[in-house]
Amino acid sequence: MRKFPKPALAMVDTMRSAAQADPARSIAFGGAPGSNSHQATMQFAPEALPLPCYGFEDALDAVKAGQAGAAMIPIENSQHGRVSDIHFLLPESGLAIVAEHFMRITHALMALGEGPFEAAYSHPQALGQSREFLLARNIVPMSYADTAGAAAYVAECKRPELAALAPPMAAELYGLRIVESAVEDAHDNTTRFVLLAREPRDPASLEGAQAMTTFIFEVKNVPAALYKALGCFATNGVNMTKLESYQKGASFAATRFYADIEGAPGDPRVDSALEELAFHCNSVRLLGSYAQARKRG
Ligand SMILES: O=C(O)C(=O)C[C@]1(C(=O)O)C=C[C@@H](O)C=C1
Repeated sequence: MRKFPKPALAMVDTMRSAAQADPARSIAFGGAPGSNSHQATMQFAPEALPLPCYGFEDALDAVKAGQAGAAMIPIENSQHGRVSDIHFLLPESGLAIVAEHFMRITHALMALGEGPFEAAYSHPQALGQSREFLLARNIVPMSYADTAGAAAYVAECKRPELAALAPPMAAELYGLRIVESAVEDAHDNTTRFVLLAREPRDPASLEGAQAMTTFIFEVKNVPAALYKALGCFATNGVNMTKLESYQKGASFAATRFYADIEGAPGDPRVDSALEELAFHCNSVRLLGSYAQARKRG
């Protein structure tokens, strides 16, 4: 059931009412109160009204419907890689990336009991980021919609043999005990979030700032198409900081690429690289230009 567990409901209702009263100030996020996305929202915009949504797609829908001014969505993690759904949801959403935010992620093992634990519930990303920790303790990873929701669920179940992996704040919110802190396998574990809005940022407003541009492209299905597409950035001296491929449909003949570059349209090097890219592609779609939150390279 796509519904927050009972211990989260009162908080969710209060936050929803506040956001409803001032949607423009509200930022939607996926997860129950206390999730990493919630904390990233508060770090990025302390004055915003965070709007909890069950999943990432619900957060995007809230922006599309005008219930929130923007959505804070995790896009990739330093250790566990791509937050998979986002690559399909983002281009289809019609929303634009207007900012990025990096957050150091730490997970705590929390429960009502003291252990040993049969299973730990959490978001698949958090389970993947703590894989070695769980394996070493023979704890079965159980997938849940988000980390804080998993903590609320464990509190609701009242079964001492179950635990959750969630931000420490979730233990306080849902009345669980922290059994072990900082259980992520890498202690520089970091997630990159993007802020999505209905209207893109005008690249001209980024003049003087170190900007990033994100886009999706589909190369023509001919030999060396990707080589030629990437050559556009090489010859124009544009730095590409991310390139990921994913399949479009089940034909396995059409590959889409998701890319981040430094710079924004209006910069003559970026303009000519994108113009040349279009020549080698079936489609190129800009997802947004925004200020860099962390220096690349
Ligand atoms: O469940 C949460 O707490 C989330 O905000 C989701 C999410 C993710 O999907 O990447 C956010 C940051 C962490 O990497 C772990 C989980």
